[in-house]
Parts: sequence; structure tokens; C-alpha cells
Amino acid sequence: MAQHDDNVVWHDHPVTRASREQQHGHQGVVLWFTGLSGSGKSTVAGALEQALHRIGVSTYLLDGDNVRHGLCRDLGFSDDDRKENIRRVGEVAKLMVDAGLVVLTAFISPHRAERQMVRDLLEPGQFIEVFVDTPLAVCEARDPKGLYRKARAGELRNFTGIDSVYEAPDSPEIQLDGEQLVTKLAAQLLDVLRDRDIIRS
Ligand SMILES: Nc1ncnc2c1ncn2[C@@H]1O[C@H](COP(=O)(O)OS(=O)(=O)O)[C@@H](OP(=O)(O)O)[C@H]1O
Ligand SMILES: Nc1ncnc2c1ncn2[C@@H]1O[C@H](COP(=O)(O)OP(=O)(O)O)[C@@H](O)[C@H]1O
Repeated sequence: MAQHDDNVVWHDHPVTRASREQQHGHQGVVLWFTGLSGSGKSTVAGALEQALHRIGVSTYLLDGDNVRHGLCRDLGFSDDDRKENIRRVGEVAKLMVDAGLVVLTAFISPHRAERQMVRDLLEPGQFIEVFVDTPLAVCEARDPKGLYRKARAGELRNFTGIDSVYEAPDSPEIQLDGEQLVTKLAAQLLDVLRDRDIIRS
């Protein structure tokens, strides 16, 4: 990929992240959901976003399926394409954190290295990794889009958990039992955000 050259110079602007955060009344952070297809990333992130929105927190949910319709529509599911997908989303999430938003992302993001790459883009404390820990057998039984069935039938290649790797996080900030009720999981996440003083009690 082309690198920018030395003639491109960073420009600071008078309105800063701190002033935007003050206006929002909370910090900008990323809640990075990771887990198998069907583990519940979108559902739990959506429920949390709804709860946050109701209490006046400025949020944005970046969802893998949706982002792949636009920003990342040119990418597939090879290791290199997944890496580029996560790189782009990481950069977008960083801009949104700079805008002072509570960003929720729902991407399989199967590789530890890519999740670490996004963590490294952000300041300490701004990246909160949320592992939606749902056994493969449960995800496969849910199979809302019929993709596991296709992957098992050999009609879909490089499917995460079947013939493409998923590297579970070693020490995520939050590990969710993906078989619990969605409302309970969203409440658990809200508690963490309050405990960390990201949102007000
Ligand atoms: N080969 C393969 N492997 C995994 N997933 C596949 C594949 N092909 C299509 N899909 C659908 O794409 C969604 C995952 O996209 P992501 O952008 O989250 O993937 S990744 O982070 O780049 O690995 C994923 O959505 P979720 O089920 O919401 O995770 C699938 O619906
Ligand atoms: N905690 C849960 N308990 C039971 N079913 C769930 C739970 N979370 C998600 N689901 C269901 O599982 C399926 C996959 O959820 P989804 O959020 O699309 O997963 P992902 O975004 O990880 O692919 C959906 O049909 C959803 O309704």
C-alpha cells in the first residue's frame, strides 16, 4: 500500500477532543466486540447502544455486515482482506473517538495481531476489547444467515471457525458469556462503563 510522503503535514485544530468530550459529557472510547459469526456481537452491541442512547450518550455502532456494503465493499475474507478491513475500521473508530463518541464495533476480527494493531492506534484506556464468548456449536445451531450450513457443505470457503482461524483474546477487558440473556449482557457492559468513569453513574 502507498505510504504518505513527507510533504503531508499534520494540522492541529482549535477544537480538541477534550473540548468535544466536555460537550458530550463523557469520554470517547471504543468497545471492540470480537467473536465468531453468530456469537451475538451485533445483537449485544445494538442493545448496549440503545441503552446508552436513551441516557444521552453519543454513540456510533460500526457493524461488519454494514461496513462491508460500503467502506469495505472491495474486500473479501482472505487473511489479507480481513486485515485491511480491520485496519480501515480501526482508523474510522479512532476518528470517531477523536469526535468524542462511544464507538461500538462488531467485527469477527479473528486475528490477535489485528486487534492489537487497533489497540495500538488508540491511547491507553480508549480500547476496550469485548470478547463475546459463545461456543462454536451454539453459533452453528443459531446460524441465522445459513452461512455455517453453506460452509459445512463446502459452498462457502474460508469461513471463520470452520476452515478459517479464530484466535480468542488472551486478556480482553471484558469477556461475555454469549449464552446469557442479551439484556443481562448489555447491563453488564453498562456497569463496566460506569465503573471506569466513561459514563456518569
Ligand atoms: N468466510 C466468511 N467468514 C466469516 N464471515 C463471513 C464469511 N463470509 C461472509 N461472512 C459474513 O461476514 C460477516 C463478517 O464480517 P467481518 O467484517 O466482521 O469479518 S472480519 O472481521 O473481517 O473477519 C459475518 O457476519 P457476522 O455473522 O455478523 O459475524 C458473516 O455474515
Ligand atoms: N445472548 C443471546 N442469546 C440468544 N440468542 C442470541 C444472543 N445473542 C444473539 N443471539 C441470536 O443469535 C443470532 C446471531 O446474533 P448476531 O448478533 O447476529 O451475531 P454476530 O453479530 O456475532 O454474527 C441472532 O439470531 C441473534 O438473535
